[in-house]
Amino acid sequence: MRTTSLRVTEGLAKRAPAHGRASLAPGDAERIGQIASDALLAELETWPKPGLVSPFDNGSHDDMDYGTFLRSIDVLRPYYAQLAAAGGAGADMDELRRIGGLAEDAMLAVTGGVNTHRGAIFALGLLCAAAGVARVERSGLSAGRLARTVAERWGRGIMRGPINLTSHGSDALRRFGAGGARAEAANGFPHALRIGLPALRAGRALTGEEEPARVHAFFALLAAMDDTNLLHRGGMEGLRVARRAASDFLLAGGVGAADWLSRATAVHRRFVARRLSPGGSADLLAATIFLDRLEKRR
Ligand SMILES: CC(C)(COP(=O)(O)OP(=O)(O)OC[C@H]1O[C@@H](n2cnc3c(N)ncnc32)[C@H](O)[C@@H]1O)[C@@H](O)C(=O)NCCC(=O)NCCS
Ligand SMILES: Nc1ncnc2c1ncn2[C@@H]1O[C@H](COP(=O)(O)OP(=O)(O)OP(=O)(O)O)[C@@H](O)[C@H]1O
Repeated sequence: MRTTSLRVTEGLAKRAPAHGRASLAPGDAERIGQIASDALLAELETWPKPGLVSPFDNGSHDDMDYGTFLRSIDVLRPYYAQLAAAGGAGADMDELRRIGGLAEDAMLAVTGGVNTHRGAIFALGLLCAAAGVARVERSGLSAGRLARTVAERWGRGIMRGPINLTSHGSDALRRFGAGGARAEAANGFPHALRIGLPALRAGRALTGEEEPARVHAFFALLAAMDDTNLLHRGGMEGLRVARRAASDFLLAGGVGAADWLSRATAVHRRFVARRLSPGGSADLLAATIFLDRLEKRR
């Protein structure tokens, strides 16, 4: 793993001057990459997240487990750093897509071809690139600014494509009109900003603890999003059932209720019984955690 990290970072150092612009201070890109992969780890370890993989079980998945996700997180760290450096060097969407593609190849190589983090490479990768821009411009690392940077700099490039016409996401767009990961990023991550972050902070205020706060944020995102993974596995009915279960959990007080853990675990079992898996909500939980942690470092 260490060899891979070094190789990718060396590539980064060689490529940065090609953009002909000021670059990040030494270590900045690596720090941003570390925060991104830590956010993925925090998402993975959060329990319960209905239908998803965690240290306790594989949720609704039989082709991946906790170990598969750990390997994927480890291999992605230097690519996130590379995306931060590219953002700081003024990269356009084509360049970010190129690095994102290499990250996907590296993920597939360590997972035996299983898609663990495709959406997370995209969402967190763009936010890392925006953090790179913010460091070079010394404009601060507020969540709102980073999300706006993604929309303003790369929003058009994201929507213009190229688009994989055979992906589950494009199938969800054709069948249900759901914009999925692309629309969320191009619009400046409205769910992470307006739902995930406030819910994370509300969960903290309710419990004084980090893991329940992340569970609270996860359920809030699940209740509000059109998660194309849910649409793919369960159609419109699957999405409706999942969102309803999440809003019922929140209406009962979320993690502020004394029995929150058994309620959330019961929702997890119901999702597993129906093979539902809200992977998009997991990605936006990771994006929320990343934005929250970066903002604290301002
Ligand atoms: C845009 C991406 C996510 C592909 O999207 P598409 O919808 O076609 O594919 P797919 O069905 O695999 O969905 C991708 C993932 O998005 C996540 N997701 C689902 N719904 C949502 C949502 N509402 N909001 C955010 N993320 C979501 C899920 O994790 C899902 O697995 C991306 O993988 C891509 O285009 N990659 C190419 C490389 C690239 O552009 N990288 C960007 C540089 S960082
Ligand atoms: N902790 C997690 N557990 C499970 N999935 C997660 C987790 N975190 C993120 N995800 C996301 O969920 C997606 C995987 O879901 P899924 O297996 O439904 O997708 P798929 O492989 O494209 O389709 P399928 O397996 O239904 O044919 C990944 O893209 C990943 O981004």
